[in-house]
Amino acid sequence: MLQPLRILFRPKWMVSRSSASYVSRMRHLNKIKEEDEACRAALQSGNIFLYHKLAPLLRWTDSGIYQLPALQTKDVEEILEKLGGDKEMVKESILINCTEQNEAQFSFDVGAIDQAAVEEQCRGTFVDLRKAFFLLRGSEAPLVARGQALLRWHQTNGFCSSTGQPTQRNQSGSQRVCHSSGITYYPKMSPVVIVLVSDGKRCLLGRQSTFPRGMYSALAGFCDIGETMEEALRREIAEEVGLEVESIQYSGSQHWPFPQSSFMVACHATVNPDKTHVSVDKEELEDARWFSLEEVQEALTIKVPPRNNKGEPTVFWVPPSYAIANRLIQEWANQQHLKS
Ligand SMILES: NC(=O)c1ccc[n+]([C@@H]2O[C@H](COP(=O)([O-])OP(=O)(O)OC[C@H]3O[C@@H](n4cnc5c(N)ncnc54)[C@H](O)[C@@H]3O)[C@@H](O)[C@H]2O)c1
Ligand SMILES: [Mg+2]
Repeated sequence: MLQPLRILFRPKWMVSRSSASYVSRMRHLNKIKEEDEACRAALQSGNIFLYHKLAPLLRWTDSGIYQLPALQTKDVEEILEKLGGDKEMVKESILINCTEQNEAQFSFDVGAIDQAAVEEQCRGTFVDLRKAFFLLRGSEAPLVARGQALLRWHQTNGFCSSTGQPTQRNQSGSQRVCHSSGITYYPKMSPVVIVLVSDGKRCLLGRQSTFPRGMYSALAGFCDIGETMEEALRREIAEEVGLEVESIQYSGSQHWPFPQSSFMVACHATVNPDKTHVSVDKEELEDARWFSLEEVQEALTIKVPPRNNKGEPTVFWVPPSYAIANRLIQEWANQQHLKS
């Protein structure tokens, strides 16, 4: 019998902020998302994160870490004019979020403007998002991913799929409308389940042939239309490794920008310890196997895997801490410790 969902942890945001300030912030954010005039006003005093061909601008700081520089709107206008662009382009910025001080945060892609010239003006570097995820700390990584996901969605949804006519965005960028058909389009994420299967003593990890060498992760799969998350999870595990899941526990979720926006729902699951034979679907996975607590602990300590002279990792390692797979593996290892 599948167990009902159970929240295993209380995220910080559930406990650390006073509800009044959180409520007023969310209402403010909703207003600027929905009302064009309010959004234009918020842009005047807001923060802008720059991208070039969807690569975010990062800045190396005196304290020895990379940061996501937040530019003021007037600074971006000045840079655009200086580099031969039109300062009105800044109005194409997309609303991402707002700070605890209620300052709106936007993402803006500099498009055809010379990359090196913008980097020089901003004292920063445009970095591929996968690398930026590694370099940024705390809440900056999900923020930069969200900004990129929204920019990408606008860049690829310029036309109505029903009429072929151009779609028009609202000021915040929370939607696009085809005025010919009346259809409103909203940014999309594909739901994905990611699951760490355990037989009580070991956990099951798999790898696709496209993963970097030696890296194994929790198993994942896209939900089919009409499926519940539990159904998708049971189906994916049956399809990919031929096992039947007995219980499921919800752990957390994450927006995952690669290669397109997915909404990752992360769970722990168990199988009957007498029914652990793995039969890998080789179309989906290169390998999947059971790992002991000792092997997993060792892998969790590896931040950057050692590499051979071809630059390939030489050991078993797991996804980095920004991936929710890492959190599932860490949680499993902690639970095994508590049991022993
Ligand atoms: N954040 C993490 O920790 C983490 C870890 C592992 C995987 N992931 C992500 O999970 C996602 C799904 O994992 P998977 O590749 O094993 O899925 P999967 O097992 O469902 O296999 C992928 C295949 O599903 C099909 N598919 C069905 N719906 C799709 C859709 N909406 N978009 C793309 N393909 C679709 C395609 O044929 C594709 O080749 C991947 O995007 C991967 O990047 C994230
Ligand atoms: Mg899969």
